[in-house]
Order: sequence, then C-alpha cells, then structure tokens
Amino acid sequence: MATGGVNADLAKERERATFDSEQLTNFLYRGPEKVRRKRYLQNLAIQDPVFKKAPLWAFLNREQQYATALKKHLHAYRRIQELGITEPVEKFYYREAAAPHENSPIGLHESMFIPTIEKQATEEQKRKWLPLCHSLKMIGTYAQTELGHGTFIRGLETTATYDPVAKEFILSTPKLTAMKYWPGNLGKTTNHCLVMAQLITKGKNHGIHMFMLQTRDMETHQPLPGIELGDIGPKFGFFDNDNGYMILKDVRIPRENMFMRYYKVLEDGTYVTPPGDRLNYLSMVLLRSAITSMIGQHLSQACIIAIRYSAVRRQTEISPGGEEAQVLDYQTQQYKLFPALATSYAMLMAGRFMYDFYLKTTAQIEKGDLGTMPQLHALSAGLKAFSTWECTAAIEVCRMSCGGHGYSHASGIPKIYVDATPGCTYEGENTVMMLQVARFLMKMYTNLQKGQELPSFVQYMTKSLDTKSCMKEEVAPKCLVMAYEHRASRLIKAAADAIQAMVMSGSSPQEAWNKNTVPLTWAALAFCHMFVVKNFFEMVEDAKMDGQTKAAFMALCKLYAVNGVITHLGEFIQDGYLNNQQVQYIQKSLLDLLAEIRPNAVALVDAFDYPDAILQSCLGRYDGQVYQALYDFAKSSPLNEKEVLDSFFDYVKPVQQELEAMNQPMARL
Ligand SMILES: CC/C=C\C/C=C\C/C=C\C/C=C\CC/C=C/C(=O)SCCNC(=O)CCNC(=O)[C@H](O)C(C)(C)COP(=O)(O)OP(=O)(O)OC[C@H]1O[C@@H](n2cnc3c(N)ncnc32)[C@H](O)[C@@H]1OP(=O)(O)O
Ligand SMILES: Cc1cc2nc3c(=O)[nH]c(=O)nc-3n(C[C@H](O)[C@H](O)[C@H](O)COP(=O)(O)OP(=O)(O)OC[C@H]3O[C@@H](n4cnc5c(N)ncnc54)[C@H](O)[C@@H]3O)c2cc1C
Repeated sequence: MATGGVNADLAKERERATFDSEQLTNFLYRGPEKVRRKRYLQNLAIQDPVFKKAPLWAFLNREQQYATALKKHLHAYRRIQELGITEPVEKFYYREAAAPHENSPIGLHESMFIPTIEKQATEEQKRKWLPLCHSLKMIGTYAQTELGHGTFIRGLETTATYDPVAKEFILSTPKLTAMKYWPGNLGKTTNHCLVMAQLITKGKNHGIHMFMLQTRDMETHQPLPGIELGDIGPKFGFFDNDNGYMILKDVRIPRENMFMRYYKVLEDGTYVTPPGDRLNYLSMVLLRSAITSMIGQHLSQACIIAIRYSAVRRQTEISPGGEEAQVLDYQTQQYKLFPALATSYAMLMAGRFMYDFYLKTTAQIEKGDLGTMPQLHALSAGLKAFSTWECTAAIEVCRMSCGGHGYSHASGIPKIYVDATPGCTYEGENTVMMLQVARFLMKMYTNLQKGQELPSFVQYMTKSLDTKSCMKEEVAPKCLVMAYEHRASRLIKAAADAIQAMVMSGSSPQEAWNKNTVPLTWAALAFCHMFVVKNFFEMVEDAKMDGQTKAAFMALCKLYAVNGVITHLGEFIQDGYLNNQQVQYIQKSLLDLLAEIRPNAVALVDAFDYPDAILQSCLGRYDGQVYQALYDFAKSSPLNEKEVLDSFFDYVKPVQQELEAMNQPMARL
C-alpha cells in the first residue's frame, strides 16, 4: 500500500488549474445530481467485500480469470436487482466499479440478446422469453459470425430449412466454414443463442433471418443433441471471455422460434415479407451506436494514467545542475498527450450525440417510419469505425508516453488497449464500415446532382468548392469547421468524379467502385472527422458552465480541430484551399494551445472522475505515489512467493552440472 499523501507535483498541478474540474465532471455526467448518484453507486460496489477481495486479474491464469469475471458479474447482476437499479446508465456505473477489468461473460446476454428479443420478437415470444432472461434461466448470446464469413452476412452458410409437416426449422452448419465461430460467451457460459441463418422455405432461400436456439440443458448445462460447442482459445485480449464455436447437425426447433415481429413464415411455409429491408441488422446498429462512447471512455482512462504519471515523473535536468523536469513540461510529451486527451473528449461528445440519435431514430422505426434508417446506419457505422481507429491509436500513444512502465500491466494501459482494439473489428470491420458510409455519401452526392434536398448532416456537400479559407492569425472555430467541410466535400467529389470517368470509359459501375475504394474511404473518413469536429464545437458552445471551465474546454476542442488539420494537411491544401501563411497560423496555434492546456492538464483528466479502484493503475493513482505502488505490485507477483523457484532445481541446476562436467579438462580429452 502506497503511503505519504498526495505527491507534491500533482498537488501543485491541481492548485494551478484555471478552472474547477468538478464543473466539467458535472457537464460530462449531465448534472451534479447525476454525479452524486454515480459516485454513490460506484462506492457501493467498491465497498462490497465480494468485489474488494477478488484477486488482481493480471496474476491469474485464463481459467481463473474466467471464473473471477463470472463470479463478479453474477454478483453484480444480483445486487443490481436487489438495489432496484433499473436505469441502463446506473447499471453501467455499478458494473464498471464492481468489475473494472473483467469483461462480462454475461455481457452479450444484456447488450445484444435481451435487446434483440425486445426489438425483434413478437409480443408472445417476449412474454415467454424475457422473464426467463431476467432470472438468468436463459442466458444467451448473438451467434452470427462463422469460420468462413463475418463481414459478408449475406454469405453466411448456416441454414434454417422449414419443415411444414413437423412445423419446425432444421438448423444446420453444413460444412466446416459454416460453423459459428467468435460469438462472445457461446463456448461455455450461455445456454441459448440467437442464430443468424439462411431461411429456406418451399425450396426458396429468403436470406438471413434470426432464430432462437437452446444450446444447453437448462439444468445440467450439457450441450443438447446435435450441437457441438466450445471455447475458441486464448486471444489478444478478452482473456476472461469464452468466445465460442458451434456446429449444428440438423437441429430441429419449433416454428415459433423464428423471430417474427417483422419477418414471418406461416404454418404452411409461406414467407411474409417485412415492411422494410435490413430490419434484422438492427441489433448490430444498437451496439455500433454505443461503441463511440465506450471507446471514448477507454481512451479517457488511458489519458488519466499517462497525464498524472507525466506530472509525477521527472527526467533529465533542463539546465546543468538544475532540477529534473516533469516530463509533462516537454513540448513533445504534450504533443503526444494533449491531442489524445482532446480526442477522448471529442469522442465522448460524438458518442453522446450518436446514442441520442439512435434512441430518436429507433423510436420512429418502432412507429413504422423507416425513412431515417439509412442515416442511422451510415452515422453509426462511420462513427464506430472512426472512433475506434482514433482512440486505439491514441491509447497506444498514451502507453508509450509512459516509457518502460507503460509496458507493465502495473500501468493498466496494456489491458485497456487489448480490450479496446477489437472494437475496430467487431460489430463490422472498420474498413468495411467506412465503405458503407461512402456508399451513403455517394448516394447523397447523386441526389444533390439531381437537385434533391439533403439531410442536415450532409448539407456540407451543397457548399461551393470554389472558395478559399477564411483562416486568420486568430484561428477561429468557424474557419476550422469550414475547412473540414471543404475537405470532406472535395474528397467525395473527387471519388465521384473518378468513378464517373471510369464508367464513361466503359467500366461497369461495380468495377469503377471497386477500383476506387481507397479514395472512397478517404472521403468517408473526412466526413466522419468533420462530423466529430463540428459536433464537438457545437456541444462546447452550448455547454452550461462557467467562463473559465468553458475556456479550458474550448482549448481542447480547438486543439482537436487544429491537430486534425496538421495530421491530414495534404488533404486540406491539395486544391490550395489553405495557403502557406494560413498553415503557419495553424501550426503556431497548435503550439499555443499546448501551452494553454498545460496548466489544466491534470484537472482535465481529474474531471473524468474515475476512482482509483476502477483505474487499478499504479501510474494513474490520484495521489501520484507511483513508485511505492510499482514496488508493491512487483512484490505481489506470484513469482516472488518462493525465494527460489522449483524450476531452478529442475532446469538450471542440471544444465549447470552437465556443462560443468563437460568443461572439466578430463572430459575434453
Ligand atoms: C445497449 C448496449 C450497451 C452497451 C454496450 C456497449 C458497448 C459494447 C461493448 C462491448 C462489446 C463487446 C463485445 C462485442 C460483441 C460483438 C459482436 C459482433 O461482432 S456481432 C457480429 C457483427 N457483424 C457485423 O457487424 C457484420 C458486418 N457486416 C454487415 O453489417 C453487412 O454485411 C454489410 C453492411 C457490410 C453489408 O450488408 P449487405 O446486406 O450485404 O448490404 P449491401 O452492402 O448490399 O447494402 C444493401 C443496402 O442495405 C443497407 N444496409 C446495410 N446494413 C444496414 C443497416 N444495418 N441498416 C440499414 N441499412 C443497411 C446498405 O447501406 C445498402 O443500402 P442501399 O442499397 O445503398 O440503399
Ligand atoms: C473480440 C471479438 C468479439 C466478437 N464477438 C462476436 C459475437 O458476439 N458475435 C458474432 O457473431 N461475432 C463476433 N465477433 C466476430 C466479428 O463480428 C467479426 O470478426 C467481424 O465482423 C469481422 O469479420 P471477419 O472476421 O469476417 O473479417 P474479414 O471480413 O475476413 O476481414 C479481413 C480483412 O478483409 C477486409 N475486407 C473484408 N471484406 C471486405 C470488403 N467487402 N471490402 C473491402 N475489404 C474487405 C477487411 O477490411 C479486413 O482487412 C467478434 C470478434 C471479436 C474480435
């Protein structure tokens, strides 16, 4: 246990901040009342002996990690019900504090299985399944991806063939590549899953549909006949989760197990078409819509750790014989960490927009208005991809900015990284998601050419490209936003022109598209980037907080925008939109912003309001006592339990003895 009060450097950092971090905390969590409630729930979890006593994940083997994760999350599930916590965000606060570094083996049950039943099942199906789900008699997951196909859903090979005589579906994975592979918690934890399969009725394939499949006996937990299940083995992260495989050999399920709110198969096998297309992709859209906030939180934790540590860490005397500097005072260190910090705030704001937009749009879908589905799909796919790429890259920057200690699990950052980075792959591989955005943008661009009205967030396309930037020495938010709009607009036009030129010279539209997917992803990325910048400025401007807090927040927002221009400079200057002088203004503004943010850096990460018990980082401690904590962490390594390990006698000694004997003068003769 580290002792000694708050590290003097860290204490000074908090004193010199120009704003009150509590104000920003209140804004982030939507008001002081909600902050109080968050802290209350987190403290309840942190003080619970079941969570307190649990061993640190880093020193456990995989089976122990799985068991610990299961124990903690099931205890949390029970406590949440006992405490009457019903708000999703409050459940999240409790769970995060209860099991900060354990991924939930019942996570997909709560985040995909139950929501899919709620959204895609009939009233009768809901009445039957939901009570069983809430009491955990049924524990489910979402089984879509197969060994051979993840991205191309239409290419999935699992079949559900309707038998009108028995009024049953026959589920089958007819070849090796058809086996379900990757679904979270499918291997060992769950006893049900949603299966995505090709629906075949009356000899016709109607494409991918959803079916409820019981995989294990609800008492003995043994796999049911015709079903082979297992864990897929250790992965880059998510060690404590049993991502699984599943082979189905003509498994029969009743007709009522098809999700029939929108799509139906009548008793005689007649297929009834739904009111709209792609409705059974909505579960993916839900998670995509939630991922931007989640990944922003991952990055915010990495920033707390790296920035607090950089305030405590001193290295190299700046002038001979002088005091060694806090590494946070090096401009290069600020250039690593402050854009990462700005990115985490930008993504938290984008995530806030995205989830609100999801709720608004799905409420309309529920009423039968499917008009905004394409926008919801494009925005959720784009922000999911953009945010996970940006945040995982920034988490790695945070890790490296902690030097050697960043490489240790004691820092907490490697675990954050390995749990965050699959966000680039799951719920739609990022490049593929960006191409979906490009498809939407291209459609909007074509509509614009036809003189049609565009949705508000693609209005930027309507502006003339024949302009120059308004950027002055005082880099104004308005001019920054316009620069992003210009870049996004120019890149979509460039991709459209390239495709059109190929079509005019005889290529098919598909061929022309496929030969331009790289510029298309540039355009999609530029669109997402613009959206995040614009949303960030709007949210900061609208935020209700005192002037000093707003100024500190605005500096971060500007840094996010300015740094993006510098990182992608070529795309902003290619057509001469920004001139050399303006680029110099932006470069100077970047350095000025680093200096402006410097005194507030620690307060800006304190505002995220993560207790030490959640961070579990020796480097990110609130009191900054990092060296004692690192020593304590090392001492608790199981390798230190015995002074001399058995392996010394098993392996080192015999080899030493053999080598000694071989090297005896007599032995060499
Ligand atoms: C409540 C939650 C709370 C907390 C959770 C928070 C965070 C999560 C935390 C942790 C996560 C933990 C574990 C992760 C679990 C992971 C699960 C998974 O990975 S599940 C599997 C996910 N798989 C995918 O995402 C597959 C990706 N592929 C696709 O989506 C599709 O194949 C693809 C979109 C690429 C193509 O579809 P296809 O049918 O081939 O369409 P096509 O390209 O031909 O386009 C046709 C037409 O349809 C439009 N469209 C496509 N998708 C959608 C959609 N979803 N909605 C609306 N419209 C869609 C497409 O744009 C096109 O339209 P136009 O013809 O151009 O008009
Ligand atoms: C931690 C984790 C948890 C998961 N949990 C679940 C789960 O609970 N349920 C579930 O069903 N699945 C789950 N998955 C699977 C996940 O959804 C898929 O891995 C993901 O959708 C990507 O599909 P893929 O693996 O087929 O990648 P691939 O599509 O094979 O991607 C490989 C490469 O090909 C490229 N590529 C593929 N298609 C195209 C294209 N059309 N155009 C251009 N490039 C292309 C990609 O960009 C990528 O670079 C999980 C995966 C992980 C890592």
